Amino acid sequence: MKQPFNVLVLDDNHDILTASRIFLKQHFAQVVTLHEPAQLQSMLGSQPFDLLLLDMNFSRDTQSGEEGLFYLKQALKARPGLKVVMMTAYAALPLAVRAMQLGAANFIAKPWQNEQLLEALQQALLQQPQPGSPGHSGAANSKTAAAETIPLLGDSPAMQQVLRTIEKVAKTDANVLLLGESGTGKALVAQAIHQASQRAAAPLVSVDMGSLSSSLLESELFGHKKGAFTDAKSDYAGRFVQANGGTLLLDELGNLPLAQQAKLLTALQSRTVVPVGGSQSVAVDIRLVCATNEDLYQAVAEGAFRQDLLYRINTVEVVLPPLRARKSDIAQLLDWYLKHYSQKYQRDALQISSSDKHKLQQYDWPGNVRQLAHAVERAVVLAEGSTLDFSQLPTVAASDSAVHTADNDFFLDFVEEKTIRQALQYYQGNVSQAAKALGLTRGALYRRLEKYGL
Ligand SMILES: Nc1ncnc2c1ncn2[C@@H]1O[C@H](COP(=O)(O)OP(=O)(O)OP(=O)(O)O)[C@@H](O)[C@H]1O
Repeated sequence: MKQPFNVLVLDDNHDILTASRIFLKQHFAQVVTLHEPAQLQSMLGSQPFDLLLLDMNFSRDTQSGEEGLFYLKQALKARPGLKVVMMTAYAALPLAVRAMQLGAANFIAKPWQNEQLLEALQQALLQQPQPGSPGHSGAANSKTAAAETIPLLGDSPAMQQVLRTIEKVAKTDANVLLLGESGTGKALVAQAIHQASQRAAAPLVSVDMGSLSSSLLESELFGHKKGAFTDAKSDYAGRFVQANGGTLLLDELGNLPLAQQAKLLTALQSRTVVPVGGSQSVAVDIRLVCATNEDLYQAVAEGAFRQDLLYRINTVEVVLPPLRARKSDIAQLLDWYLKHYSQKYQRDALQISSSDKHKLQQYDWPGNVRQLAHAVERAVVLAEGSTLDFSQLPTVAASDSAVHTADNDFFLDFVEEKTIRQALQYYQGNVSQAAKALGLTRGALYRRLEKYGL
């Protein structure tokens, strides 16, 4: 059965293009080949590609791979979140490392066996983008978030209040604005609202607004008609239409440029969208949830965010408190994630020492629940005995109960390097396995290997 992904192959060699098209068409929904790298950007703008297979060298007299790296950067800028697999006839690790550092998802040396190519592409598609990495987006790959099964935990009064609000708001179609620091659970709350609503059977489509370039924004959100711009080869239904009947989560809304805010406001007011290049408006029935870790009120005061848009989206506002403000939730979160990851990695009878537990409850968790979940996952993966080792966290490693400040970044680097060394040792130098265990993409691990000279 064909996989539902659209693949673009860019190479200056016609034989490679023909061979890859014939082979990949058997496995993927759509395969488009491109001979001219100058057309890459417009091609990416015209269709929602999931995967780019990109040659490293376009001029026959160079083996440096610089051109490939240039087009890699261009592709990720045009389509953040795109999975890019680099191919080169001059397989060289340093080049692979550089490509991964720049956000490539995988690497394959020419000439390849068809099966190797397929495996490289499938591995790339399975990769989760790292927050903050060049390939991270969630925008172009807007996803239905219903697959997550993590419950929204928290017995603290602050979280109980949040849960009560969610329960009430879920039954209505009111617009919801989720505010809170990164990692506090805004996406999880959006999911909980969707799942508890009448719209649960329809999709929850999430769009990372911060990573959409202004040229792509309109087409991505509202869709486009075939021929609307160069290389718009087919009609494209935007995210509003994809979310029809369900919930649309506009994430990182605070990063939206003013010009785009006006267009978004118009769509929200009319509840219709006009695809780029189209003349007819299309009615959409969505519940809108917006999320941001920016202070939108401050942004309004500074003229960076439209007040009318803020009032349109904030019918109900939910503020997710940082974990340091609800430390009584930490014990429950530690227990749940310990069980969750013990099952996932099939590790029985693991426990957290009572002194570590105490320190973890005092810790400020600057990365909030996401950081806590990652810390437990790492500790489970790297556990040697039955008691978890949290020495990668400064609060546990240090004799006093340290908190994260700019001053101990150096110390964090130290423990990060130590953890990476341990993981590589444990997996006998296998970078893919070590990266998986550390919760990093291979690209992110390569970046750190370079940083620490490992
Ligand atoms: N209350 C919670 N209970 C259980 N897990 C949680 C909770 N809040 C957050 N998490 C965990 O933390 C991770 C990060 O949460 P989420 O992505 O919802 O945060 P966010 O506020 O949207 O972050 P960002 O602003 O960086 O996108 C989730 O994958 C989930 O595992």
